[in-house]
Amino acid sequence: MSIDSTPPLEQLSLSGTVEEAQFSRRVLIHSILSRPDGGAGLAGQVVKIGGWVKTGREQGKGAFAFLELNDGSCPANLQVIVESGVHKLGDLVPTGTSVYVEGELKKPPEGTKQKIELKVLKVLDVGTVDAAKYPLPKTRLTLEFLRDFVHLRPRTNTVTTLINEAEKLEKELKENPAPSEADIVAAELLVKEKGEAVAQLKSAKASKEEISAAVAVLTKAKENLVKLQERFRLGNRCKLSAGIPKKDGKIDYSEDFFARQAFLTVSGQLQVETFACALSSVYTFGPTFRAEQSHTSRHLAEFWMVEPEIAFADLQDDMNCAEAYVKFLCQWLLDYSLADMEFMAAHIDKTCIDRLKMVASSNFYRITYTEAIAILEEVSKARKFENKVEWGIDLASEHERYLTEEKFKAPVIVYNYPKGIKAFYMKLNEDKKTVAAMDVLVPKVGELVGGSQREENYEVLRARILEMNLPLEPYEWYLDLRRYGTVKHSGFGLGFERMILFATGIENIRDVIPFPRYPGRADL
Ligand SMILES: NC(=O)C[C@H](N)C(=O)O
Repeated sequence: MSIDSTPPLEQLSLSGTVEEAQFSRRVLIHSILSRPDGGAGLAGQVVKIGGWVKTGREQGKGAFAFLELNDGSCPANLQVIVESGVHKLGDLVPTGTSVYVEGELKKPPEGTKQKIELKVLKVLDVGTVDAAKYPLPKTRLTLEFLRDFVHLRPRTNTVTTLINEAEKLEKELKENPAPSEADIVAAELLVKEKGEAVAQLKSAKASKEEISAAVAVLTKAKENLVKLQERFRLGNRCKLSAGIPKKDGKIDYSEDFFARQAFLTVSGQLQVETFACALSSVYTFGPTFRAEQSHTSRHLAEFWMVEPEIAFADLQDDMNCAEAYVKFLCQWLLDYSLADMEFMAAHIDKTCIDRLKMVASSNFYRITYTEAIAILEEVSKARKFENKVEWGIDLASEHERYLTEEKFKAPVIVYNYPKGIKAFYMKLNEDKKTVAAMDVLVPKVGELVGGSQREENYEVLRARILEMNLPLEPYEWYLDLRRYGTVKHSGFGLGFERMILFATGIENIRDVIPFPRYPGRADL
């Protein structure tokens, strides 16, 4: 589930720093340590690294600190050395502390295990930890114990590795589904054919080289057949087990099944933040539910949302990532699904291909909410909107469509919204009136993406929860992410069905999901 938003080191301009990289200018530890030389060849490069301290110690009578730093990109840690003149060392060494640093990769002294280490030149950011309170001690922890800290367990190697493995397997299942019987028959025929070719060559007393070349081909065909048979067996076993009923055949639907009231989620964001605050850059993709009384062609009570969450990223990085992602999706459809798009253009909406091309190639306009309101106020002197325009309103669909379809005729990112209309977790701006939120608006559907920089400051977040009359208790785990090794982080959600709506030109969102749920309809 991790997204590697950091380009491989080789692709970065390494004149010294990695300023040219588009969003996150961080380098993942994996991209250093997984090189065949263990990273030794990178000695001399200056890079930015962000991660969480696994273990830290001060040495040389407080002259420097050694940190074993992990960013979730691989189980291995990078050894980081900080001299006392660079930063207060005591703040850096507790387990769980987050650090974002710029430093020079160096060859460690002879005789050490590591092939490369980082000497810190500048500490860019630190999220401290009160060592006495951090719930994950340095000792080996049982999985049972960690189950009580699901929001912090992504910071353990076991959980990180499990998630990475699950992601690889999921990809494998999608890209290489179990072979069909026809695949097996074809492979059997190939073995037969190649076997006959060998026999023929032998009886014709062909040269040794010719025979051994044919035998090699036969061996390959046989190996392939065995692999297919094995995968076929496994694939079928999976399919069968999915249909086996539970032992007693019953499911408890009573209210206290979870021993408390439980809800369907409106977003995976708060949960995915726990992973971003351990694996750095991640995403989640799943169903989300909103019981809004919105009888419109753009709302569903169940919709699927892609939600990236990026550590060490601010609102600018977030907007850059969202813009690049939307453009990527449009270009992907043009490159790999043009026949489907041509079908849509012929039957549904003749402008859909042009719209994709326009979005894929344009720079999105970026305006603040305050600027957007000024534009809308100005235009509402000459035309009537159904919904009143004034600072503090939530933009209505007609406003969003005016901005993208008439004013700019291109995608627009509106950012810095009034705090009163946005969620408690969004980062409060210095003006104390607005929050670092952004929406990507596109022609045809209006809001396609909504996101924000998250409030990473413990005190401010706590105050915001209280200010919005929310109870603290259910958010204690969320506050823990800010108590222990907090980092600047941002993310967004892209409504998957809205993306399909936008791409295809279908009029009603209820037609782009297999089983639409909306007010009055929850069954098939
Ligand atoms: N992941 C996100 O930022 C999406 C946001 N939580 C929303 O529901 O709009």
